[in-house]
Amino acid sequence: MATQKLLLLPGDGIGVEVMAEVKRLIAFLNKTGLASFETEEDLVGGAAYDAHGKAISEDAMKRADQADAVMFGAVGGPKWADVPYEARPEAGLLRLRKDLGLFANLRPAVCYPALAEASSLKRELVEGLDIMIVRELTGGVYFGEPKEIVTLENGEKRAVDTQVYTTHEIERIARVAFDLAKVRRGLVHSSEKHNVMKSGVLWKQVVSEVHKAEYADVKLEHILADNCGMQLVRTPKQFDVIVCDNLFGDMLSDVAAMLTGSLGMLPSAALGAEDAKTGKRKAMYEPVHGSAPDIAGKGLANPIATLASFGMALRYSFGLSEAADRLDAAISTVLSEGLRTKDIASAGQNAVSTSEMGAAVIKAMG
Ligand SMILES: NC(=O)C1=CN([C@@H]2O[C@H](COP(=O)(O)OP(=O)(O)OC[C@H]3O[C@@H](n4cnc5c(N)ncnc54)[C@H](O)[C@@H]3O)[C@@H](O)[C@H]2O)C=CC1
Ligand SMILES: CC(C)CC(=O)C(=O)O
Ligand SMILES: [Mg+2]
Repeated sequence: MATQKLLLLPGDGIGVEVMAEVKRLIAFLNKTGLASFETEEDLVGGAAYDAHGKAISEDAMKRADQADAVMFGAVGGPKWADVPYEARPEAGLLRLRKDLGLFANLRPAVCYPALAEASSLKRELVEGLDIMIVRELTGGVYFGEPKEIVTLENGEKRAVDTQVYTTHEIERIARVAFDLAKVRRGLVHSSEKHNVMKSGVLWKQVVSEVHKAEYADVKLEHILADNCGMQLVRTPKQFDVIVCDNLFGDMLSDVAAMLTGSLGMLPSAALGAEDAKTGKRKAMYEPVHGSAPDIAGKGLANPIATLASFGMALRYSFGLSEAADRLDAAISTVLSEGLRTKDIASAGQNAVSTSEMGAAVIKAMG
């Protein structure tokens, strides 16, 4: 089995705690021969700022570029509230996404049968839920220029963020969504706000054109993003694939997380374009959640989002579907057996720690 190079970037807060469980999983996979990983580790976010004065070092960027895949934990926290904007922890994550060209963010929201009670919605609304949010990840308002705060002549301040999308950026993310729908239930909801945003007008038009020209076998629905948020908590099972811009995807995926029981359950894959010569694509895998300063350092974090993100790496970057299936089954098993971290425990139910959950998942892999 060829050895694969994996860069681990735990980051800050619970990022470090959940990544510790991925490290244990990697050790298990290497030991049992299910995989052969060579790992490197580096700093990102506040940890990198403390060490280097920037949210990611050039050396770490180079390692990320050279790795077969990157596993990312989470960044940020109140400790870095006053660092310069360009050096804030989140800038390290945005740079990784942008410089590695990771334009397609796949955020699956799946409700495990055992967790239907943990959702904030009624069991019948979420049982069997399986939604794929496809978020555009390298464009839109998080990256558009100008992005500034200027002082006006009257002394007042004016803040500007700019939402920019080109035809090419919309076309390629639309194709990712349609391709996924083809092997799922054949339905794409494209979510934007064409009623108030020019970028929404272009988004709707381009997605429609790609659909008409290339994907007549997939059903396309357009939905305004505010309504999409409402429909997600009204009748979530109406959705199969949702494709949207960077900002709406960020928000809608946090909403979708609660349908599955907790933000601590939602994994993601950030993928680049396929290299025409090698067929490979750059990729970074990360939980949808952040560094959760409110629970960091207490062993309370749910590691499943990060373990499942690693599962996506096994599938998408390494073609190790047997190991990925075993991991998915192990997560399902421990949840069916009633194991719960605090975020998914019901009132009065005993909760296990981050490392107890990680150990149980690995044990269930046999
Ligand atoms: N990918 C990343 O690195 C992200 C970083 N952030 C950063 O993280 C920091 C905190 O942001 P928040 O708005 O609090 O969002 P957050 O996602 O860190 O936490 C939101 C809520 O969900 C809970 N939560 C999150 N992950 C959990 C897990 N695995 N297990 C149990 N509970 C979990 C937290 O305790 C908190 O109550 C900020 O600095 C923010 O910029 C936020 C989102 C993503
Ligand atoms: C730095 C933020 C854009 C991270 C975030 O909230 C996310 O990607 O979900
Ligand atoms: Mg987010």
